[in-house]
Amino acid sequence: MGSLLFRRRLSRTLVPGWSDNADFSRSSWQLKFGTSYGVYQCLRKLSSSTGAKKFDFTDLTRPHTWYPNARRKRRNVILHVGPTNSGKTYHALKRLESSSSGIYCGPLRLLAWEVAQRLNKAKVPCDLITGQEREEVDGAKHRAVTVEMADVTSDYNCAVVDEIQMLGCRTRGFSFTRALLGISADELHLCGDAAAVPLIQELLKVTDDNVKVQYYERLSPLIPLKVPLGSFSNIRTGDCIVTFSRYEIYNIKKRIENGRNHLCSVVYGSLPPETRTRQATMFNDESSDFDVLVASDAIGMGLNLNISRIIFSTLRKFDGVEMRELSVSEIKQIAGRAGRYRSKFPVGEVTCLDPDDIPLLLSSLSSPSPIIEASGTFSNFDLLFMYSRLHPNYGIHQILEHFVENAKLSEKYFIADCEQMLKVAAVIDELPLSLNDKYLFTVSSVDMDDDISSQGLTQFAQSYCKNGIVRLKEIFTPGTLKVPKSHKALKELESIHKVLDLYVWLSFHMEDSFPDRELAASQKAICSMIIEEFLGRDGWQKPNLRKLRHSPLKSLSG
Ligand SMILES: Nc1ncnc2c1ncn2[C@@H]1O[C@H](COP(=O)(O)OP(=O)(O)OP(=O)(O)O)[C@@H](O)[C@H]1O
Repeated sequence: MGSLLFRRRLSRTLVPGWSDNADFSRSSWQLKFGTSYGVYQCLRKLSSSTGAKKFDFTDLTRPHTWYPNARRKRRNVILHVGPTNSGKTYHALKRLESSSSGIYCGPLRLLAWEVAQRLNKAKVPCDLITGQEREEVDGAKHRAVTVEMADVTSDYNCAVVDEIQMLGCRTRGFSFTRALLGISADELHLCGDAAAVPLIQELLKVTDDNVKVQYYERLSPLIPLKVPLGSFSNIRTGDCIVTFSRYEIYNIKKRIENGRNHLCSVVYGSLPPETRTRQATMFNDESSDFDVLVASDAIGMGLNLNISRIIFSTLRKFDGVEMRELSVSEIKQIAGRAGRYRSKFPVGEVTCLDPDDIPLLLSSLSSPSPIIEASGTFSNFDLLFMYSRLHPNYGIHQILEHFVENAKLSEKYFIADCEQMLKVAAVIDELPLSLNDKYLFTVSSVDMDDDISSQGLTQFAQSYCKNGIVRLKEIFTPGTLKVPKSHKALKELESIHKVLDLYVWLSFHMEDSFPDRELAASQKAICSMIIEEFLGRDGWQKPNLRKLRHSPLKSLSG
């Protein structure tokens, strides 16, 4: 019973942006909408008067005031800044480990897993909480979470926010800002790039915290090479080739493996996280035949890799909007993965495939990262809900759109890019759902640019609307899943994994309506297993189809 209650509490308080200052004991009305006491009082006054029209719910100029718990403390904020591989996180985690209670917030599930594992191994019980996992450990006073799950309602002795420079990220920056302003901790350790220091100092001027900056130097050398790789025949053990399209990753893997001297592990964003870790482990393992890595910028964070040399196959990437050159910080972050301190290759090297790219590589590595000018922000559910009361005929798409257009911000903030949310909202608005249900679907982990994922979300929402309960098996109709035979089919399997991941996410936030979490989790594991089956063999294009045809995953497709 205790753990059930705990889970229920997590479900509400940890929905990103949901009732950051909520006190759920006040009334059933609040429980329903998850709105804070102050906001509730305010709304009561406004609902009976003409005051609503005067109150500007789009005023986001004072986001630090949204977190009364954190504002009750004078926090000691320590900024650990420096290049990659300089021991910033190491020192912050040492403090976390020795604290009486604490929270680690990282940008990736892989990082949260790693920290939870590390603390538990050091006999510091630590829960793991991400959008898709809740692993509660008896007696834990520590938590390792993904930054979107940062808890701003509890008090901690120590908190760590990793990769804090991501507060400038146009899509996820607002979650880092929320952690920065909202976590109530005596000590708040922020690890990241020095480019974020002036902005953080500026943002924290109004919070009355003590801010200290600790600078770090790289622990092992990184040597930029003036000579390009030239040809794939010059590849050697420990090399990592970086490219930015999935197609190119497999193309390069094939070209290297055709030379018959090396086998390649691969790492890219749409691979399931556990597959990424296993590919990395295989590459790191000296006894494995997979001695070369072909990867996207997904290696930039979260994986411990024994890389000797980084080779950029290109310095341009498509960022979802346009084809552009990599930024100085992106080049430094990726290049910095070579030569990890105390690893098999303590001295790192970096070069390019194309001689024309060498000047940009060298100049980027010797430049400081440009200063980050502004931090992301976004409305929480409370404000959106009240805004919706002023516009009762609006769907969530219109509310979000109007909100973003009309939001008032102070100079050091920008409003988050909510393009993905708007895409979900456009689909969800077709259905007769309450605003809070719509909000949940809208902030879910779906990738709307992936056809299968967006189709999955639509089916989940339709089924929820019709039956109030979503059974996993009813969603996967025959033909949704096919035995992978090609590059395209492998991609489809990755998308199916994303849909299952979405189901698990929804099951944590709308527990009673998504009861098949365990089934979804086990199907996810099978999906990754089949993907690894492809990647683990010599020549990914020739899978052992006989073995795959008997995969239990077929049961999903009816
Ligand atoms: N004092 C130390 N003693 C032992 N190992 C250390 C020490 N400092 C750092 N390391 C190890 O060196 C590696 C790099 O450290 P860490 O991850 O803290 O660097 P970072 O600056 O946070 O890098 P990044 O920005 O790339 O995440 C890690 O494997 C870490 O465990």
